[in-house]
Order: sequence, then structure tokens, then C-alpha cells
Amino acid sequence: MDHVFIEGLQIDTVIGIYDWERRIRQPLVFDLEMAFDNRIPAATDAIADTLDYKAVSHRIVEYVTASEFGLVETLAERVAAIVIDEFGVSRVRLKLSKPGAVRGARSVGVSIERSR
Ligand SMILES: Nc1nc2c(c(=O)[nH]1)N=C([C@H](O)[C@@H](O)CO)CN2
Repeated sequence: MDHVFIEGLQIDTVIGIYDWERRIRQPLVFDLEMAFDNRIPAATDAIADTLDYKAVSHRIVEYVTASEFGLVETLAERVAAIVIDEFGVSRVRLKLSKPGAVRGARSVGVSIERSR
């Protein structure tokens, strides 16, 4: 199976369970791997036939920037649903990293895989 991927998409947002976290914006980093048959756009050389990683990235930035969830689990689930429902993706692997959230760790977060 082919994939289209987005790696290291950094977005600042309100995220966290503590009071101090509700008053600031923190960086999150998204990595996505989306199942897609790339043979058709490869044959036509047409952007309309692709899963357009720029369009997906812009939608995720729009959604995450406006979101205010407590848990990274909730946000990861919602973003995976957007990719599946709005872009017709059959399966998505999504890693959501919250760098700097735990002293001594480069990053923490969740990774999920969802399919329609
Ligand atoms: N599994 C999770 N654990 C924790 C989360 C989370 O969203 N999912 N969040 C926090 C705090 O918000 C933390 O990031 C603040 O440093 C703690 N554990």
C-alpha cells in the first residue's frame, strides 16, 4: 500500500490539563502517514488526483490552532477523524508529540492508527 505523509508539522495551541496550561499556547508536532493509491496521480501528473499534503496540512493547522482540548488523546482522535472524513483516507497513522512537556524527555505524546 502506498502512503502520503506529513512529518514534523508544528502547531501552537492551548493543550493540557493544568490551570497554567489553559493560559498559554504550547507547540505540538504532528506526523501523519495516510494510505493512498499513488498510481493514479503518477499516471496523470495531476494535483487533483492526489491526496494533497498541502491541503491536509492547512486543514490540520486551522483545526488545531482553534482547539482547546485537555488531553493529547482527544486532539489526536479528532484530527484522525478529519483526515478520514474530509479527505477520504481509508487508514491513517498519526503521532502527536508534545515536546518539552516532561522535564528530561525530548518529547511525549500518543500515536494512533484509525481506519474508516
Ligand atoms: N496520556 C497523557 N498523559 C498526560 C497528558 C495527556 O494529554 N495525555 N497531559 C498531561 C499534562 O497536560 C502535561 O502535558 C503537562 O506537562 C500529563 N499527562
